[in-house]
Amino acid sequence: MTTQEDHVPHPVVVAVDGPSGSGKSSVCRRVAARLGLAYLDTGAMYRAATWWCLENGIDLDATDTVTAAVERMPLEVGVDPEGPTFTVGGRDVGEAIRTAAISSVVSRVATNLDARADLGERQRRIIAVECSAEGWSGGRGVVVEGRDITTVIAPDADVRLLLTASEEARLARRARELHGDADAASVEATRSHVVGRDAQDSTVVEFMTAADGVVTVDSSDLDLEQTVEAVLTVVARVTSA
Ligand SMILES: Nc1ncnc2c1ncn2[C@@H]1O[C@H](COP(=O)(O)OP(=O)(O)O)[C@@H](O)[C@H]1O
Ligand SMILES: Nc1ccn([C@H]2C[C@H](O)[C@@H](COP(=O)(O)OP(=O)(O)O)O2)c(=O)n1
Repeated sequence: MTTQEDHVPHPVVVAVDGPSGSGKSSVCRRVAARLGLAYLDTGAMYRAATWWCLENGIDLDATDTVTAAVERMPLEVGVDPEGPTFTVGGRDVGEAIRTAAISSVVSRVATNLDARADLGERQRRIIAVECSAEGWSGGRGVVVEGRDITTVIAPDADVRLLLTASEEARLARRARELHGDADAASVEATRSHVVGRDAQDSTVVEFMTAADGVVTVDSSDLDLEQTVEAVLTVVARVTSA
């Protein structure tokens, strides 16, 4: 694999937002690996927080109890793009946080503003560490993806990107991922996971349109590798400007 790390000034922070199924996780992991940067999946932190609340028998409608639980969650995040890890109290939750049971309720934690503040602080700390010699990346920097990274968490990031794709493309991708194909029944079965969750999440953060200074990459008609190349092109252009 070609590495392009020597062409980008360091430390560098690449912030990427976008709706469900736009390709953030798969594209950002590859971009981070190609650039020798750390990779932070903030959606997985919301998933871990949701897992932790359920594990502790907490009613997700009890907003203050959820906030208190999230604040004491012993989460550790591994930022190697070749194998990101999420550990809560020493337990590897990498698989547990991807279940349909978590996907269907994660928005209830993600729309809790105090829980967002706590997770946001943790995200800022990870970004700061990755821009220092103590970080996994040795100070090279980090690719961070989520819903509010370009606007709230790292509005001063060197590169700010909105990764979009048509609703049709996003539904087809998720249907293939969850059901193995993208026929009409699979797409319908996927709709609430994609469109419904985005509608819920959009009540607290804006990730469907690019904020000022944020570059949009539309992946509707691109395959994964083409999307990675498109993002790398933006990173190279913005950091050399
Ligand atoms: N440009 C693309 N073309 C085709 N499939 C893609 C593309 N980007 C991502 N995918 C696939 O779509 C699915 C959803 O992508 P994912 O990275 O999980 O999106 P997000 O993190 O934005 O929700 C995955 O199965 C992924 O491999
Ligand atoms: N910075 C972020 C990241 C994710 N979220 C929310 C949005 C989603 O409902 C959950 C999980 O995010 P994730 O990126 O894993 O979602 P997908 O399944 O990839 O669509 O967290 C958020 O509100 N803010």
